[in-house]
Amino acid sequence: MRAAADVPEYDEERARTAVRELLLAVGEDPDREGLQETPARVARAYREIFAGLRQEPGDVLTTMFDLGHEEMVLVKDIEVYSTCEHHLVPFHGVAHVGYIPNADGRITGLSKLARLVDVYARRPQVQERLTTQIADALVEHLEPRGVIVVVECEHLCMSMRGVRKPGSRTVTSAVRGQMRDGATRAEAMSLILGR
Ligand SMILES: Nc1nc2c(ncn2[C@@H]2O[C@H](COP(=O)(O)OP(=O)(O)OP(=O)(O)O)[C@@H](O)[C@H]2O)c(=O)[nH]1
Ligand SMILES: [Zn+2]
Repeated sequence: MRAAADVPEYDEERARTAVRELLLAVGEDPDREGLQETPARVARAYREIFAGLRQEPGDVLTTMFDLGHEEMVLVKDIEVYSTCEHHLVPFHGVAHVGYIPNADGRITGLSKLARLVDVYARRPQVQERLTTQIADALVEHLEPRGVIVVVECEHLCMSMRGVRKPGSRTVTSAVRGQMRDGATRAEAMSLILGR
């Protein structure tokens, strides 16, 4: 995995050319009226969809407070839009991100947890890696006592093509530190499941 600093600048012209080629390959006429602007549009959209390649978790985990709060913090139902690296079609769903601050009570802004999800979702991804990267970034930057990340997504590569099983959801989790302890993990899971 390349570090953000080593990722070359986004090449919009190259993306435009590639999309035009793809349209030709599937048998479309990229010069017909409805498609003339499509390579440029897709190239702009891909800049946004893959913007996370040029971001590091440290870019978003900027705000830290010492509130002395040492109990669990959990943000549920963070919407996830990512792109399956096997088929380049979306997978989407929600992420639940929780942590137990360290003894200093060092916490971050709630929105930063959602921004962190986006840093890793806006890359060609697999759900397992997305899940562990979020957890490991929190461990590195917050040095918390524990972390839990649960991601639930529908993969369009399983719905709109291939095995064609719309509605199936894949659930992945990454649990670190004290969040692995039975009672703590059970508390986090009951908060995530809303019971
Ligand atoms: N583990 C994992 N697999 C994924 C993810 N996204 C897509 N896949 C799977 O990646 C696999 C790629 O399998 P291949 O056999 O190489 O590709 P394929 O012929 O298009 O496979 P089908 O989707 O079964 O038609 C498929 O089983 C997908 O369901 C993901 O996030 N995690
Ligand atoms: Zn796929």
